[in-house]
Amino acid sequence: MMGQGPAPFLELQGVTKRFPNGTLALTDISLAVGDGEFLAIVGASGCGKSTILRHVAGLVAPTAGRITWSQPLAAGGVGMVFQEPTLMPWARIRDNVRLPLDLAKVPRAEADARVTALLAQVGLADYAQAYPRELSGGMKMRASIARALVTRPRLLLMDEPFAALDEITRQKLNDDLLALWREQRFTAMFVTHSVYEGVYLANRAIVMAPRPGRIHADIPLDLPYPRDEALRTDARYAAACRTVSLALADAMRGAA
Ligand SMILES: Nc1ncnc2c1ncn2[C@@H]1O[C@H](COP(=O)(O)OP(=O)(O)OP(=O)(O)O)[C@@H](O)[C@H]1O
Repeated sequence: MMGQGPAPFLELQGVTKRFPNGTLALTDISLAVGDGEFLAIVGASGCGKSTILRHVAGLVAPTAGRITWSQPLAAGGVGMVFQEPTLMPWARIRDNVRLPLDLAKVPRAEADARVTALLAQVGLADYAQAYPRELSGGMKMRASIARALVTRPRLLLMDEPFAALDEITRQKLNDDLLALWREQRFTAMFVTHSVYEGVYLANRAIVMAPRPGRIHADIPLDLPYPRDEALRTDARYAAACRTVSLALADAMRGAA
């Protein structure tokens, strides 16, 4: 898959996960992720998308198989964003975003400078002093993305981050996320139920099949970047969405 090029940034080799209750969540997942790729992981509920991310984050260990990295990651090398923004309600936005730097004992002045710059990038410069309850859902998600990126991770793991947002806010966040990715060049693994969102963002779609969770298709998405609203009405975008949708339907048929 990766040819004779450089070693993949991250590789899952035959990863299988059986939880203690007997559930076989993943079976024989082999996936090489290149440095700077933007992967969309799509699949029906329960096919193991979150479990893949949790393995990559080191939150769970595989029952069999292994995960290898081209080089060891520094502290803060992996950022995570979930569907719930999980901000600390009692802390101001700037303190929420600075938390990973405080944990990494980054000097305060440097940490504050990084937080200020990142809040500006995600459009929250005017809300640094606000509390999470004063922010809309989309703004809370922006804060959550800023917190995940403040350590300058090489890898950003996102699990249905925009699912709870309205369509317009979601599209705006898609665009802003792409801008951050193009600027910071992190590798991204983005779990979504939406084929349209996955194709809009990613340069590669992993389609999963359920029971047990496995990779059904690995589809390159060759649409050019930068991507913007014009892409949504582009025939190539429609064609790519159709390819991924058909693979998804096929994955479900196999499972039925
Ligand atoms: N800690 C756990 N213990 C037991 N079973 C688990 C655990 N975590 C996940 N599972 C099971 O593993 C399977 C895969 O779950 P996972 O959450 O990875 O799927 P998913 O594709 O992310 O689903 P969704 O789209 O609904 O979030 C499911 O059957 C789930 O019930």
